[in-house]
Amino acid sequence: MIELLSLTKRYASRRGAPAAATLALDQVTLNVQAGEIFGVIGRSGAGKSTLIRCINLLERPDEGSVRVGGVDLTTLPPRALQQQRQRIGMVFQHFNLLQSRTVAGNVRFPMELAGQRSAAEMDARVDELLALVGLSELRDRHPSQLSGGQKQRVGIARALANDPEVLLCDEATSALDPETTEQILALLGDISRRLRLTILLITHEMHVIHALCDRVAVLERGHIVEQGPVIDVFLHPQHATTRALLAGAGFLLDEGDSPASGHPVLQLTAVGEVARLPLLDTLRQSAGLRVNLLEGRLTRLKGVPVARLRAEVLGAALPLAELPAVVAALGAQARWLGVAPAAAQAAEEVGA
Ligand SMILES: Nc1ncnc2c1ncn2[C@@H]1O[C@H](COP(=O)(O)OP(=O)(O)OP(=O)(O)O)[C@@H](O)[C@H]1O
Repeated sequence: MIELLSLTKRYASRRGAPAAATLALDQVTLNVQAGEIFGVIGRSGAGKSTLIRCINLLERPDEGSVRVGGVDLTTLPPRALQQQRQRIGMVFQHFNLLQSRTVAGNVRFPMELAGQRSAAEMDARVDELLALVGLSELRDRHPSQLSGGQKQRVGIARALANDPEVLLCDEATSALDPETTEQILALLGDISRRLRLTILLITHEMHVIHALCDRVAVLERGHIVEQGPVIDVFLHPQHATTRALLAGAGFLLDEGDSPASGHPVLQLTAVGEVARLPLLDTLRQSAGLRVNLLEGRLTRLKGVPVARLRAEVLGAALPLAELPAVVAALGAQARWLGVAPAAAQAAEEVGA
C-alpha cells in the first residue's frame, strides 16, 4: 500500500553550502502492506519526521519515489497530488486542531475543503466519526475544553473524515500520559481492524511499537538499520541501535550482569500460550533443574504473551548441554548467556 523506494532527503545548511547539508534520509526503501500497522522507531534526529512528511509530500524527497496504493506521488502535478492526499489521513503529536471550531466543526473541516459531500452528508459523516472515536457527547465543545486524549480523538476522527486508505501517525501519543496513550493505541488498533486501514506511525517509544504494530523498522541517521515483524525484532534484535532502544525501554534482559557464582546463566523465552505455563516448575519436575532466578518479565507483543527470564543454573538431572532441547520440546526457547556449559567444560579440559 505504501512503497518507498530509495528515498533520499537532504536539508541545505543555512548558508546553502552543499558540504554542510544534512542527509536526513539516505536511500530509504520500505514496503507497508495493505491493512498493516507499521511502526518506524528511532532516536531524536534519526529522520522519522522527515520520513513521514515525505510520504504525503509535505516534504519533497530529493531522490526516490513514494507510491501509495500504486500511484507514484512524486510525479503528480499539484492538483492530482491534492486529490491523492485525500487517501492519506494524518494524525499529529500536538493535535493541530482549529481552536475557533467545535469538535464537530474540526471533524467537518477536511470534508469542506474536499467539497465532495452535501451539508447533510457531511453532518452524517461527522456523527458517524464522533461515535467511532467515542466523542458524540462532546461535539459542541471547543478544543480548549478538551483533555489531551479527547483532542487526539478529534484528530483521529478528522484524519478519517475523507475515508482515507492510509493513516500516518506522527508521534500521536507522545504528548499523552501513559493511561491515555493506552486508550489511543487501542482506538487506533480497533480502527485499523474495523476499517481495514493501513497505518504507518513514527515514534521514539518502544511500547507504542509492541502494543500496536505488526512490523517495525528502526531508523538511525537516515538509514533503516533493521526491520521485520515486531516479535522477531523484539526477541532477536540484530543492530546495536535496536538493542539500545529495547534496553532503554526495559525490554532486554541484562545479559552483561552475570552473577559472581560462576554458574552458567540460561535465558528462557516463551511466546504465546506457553508463556503462561509454569516453565521453571515443569523443568524442575521433568529435568531436575535447580535454578536461582535472576530476572523475569511477562509482557505482551500486540496482545501475544511473551515471558522471558534469566536464571543461573545450579544443577540438573541431565547434562546441561541438553537443556535447550528439553526446553524446545516444551514449546519455549533456551539460550545460554555468556559461556555455555559444554563450552566451559571443554575450555577447562583444554586448559588442564
Ligand atoms: N527544515 C530543516 N532544515 C534543516 N535540517 C533539518 C530540517 N528538518 C530536519 N532537519 C535535520 O534532519 C535530521 C532529521 O530530522 P527529523 O526531524 O526528521 O528527525 P526525527 O527523527 O523526527 O527527530 P525528532 O524525534 O527529534 O523529531 C536532523 O539532523 C535534523 O536536524
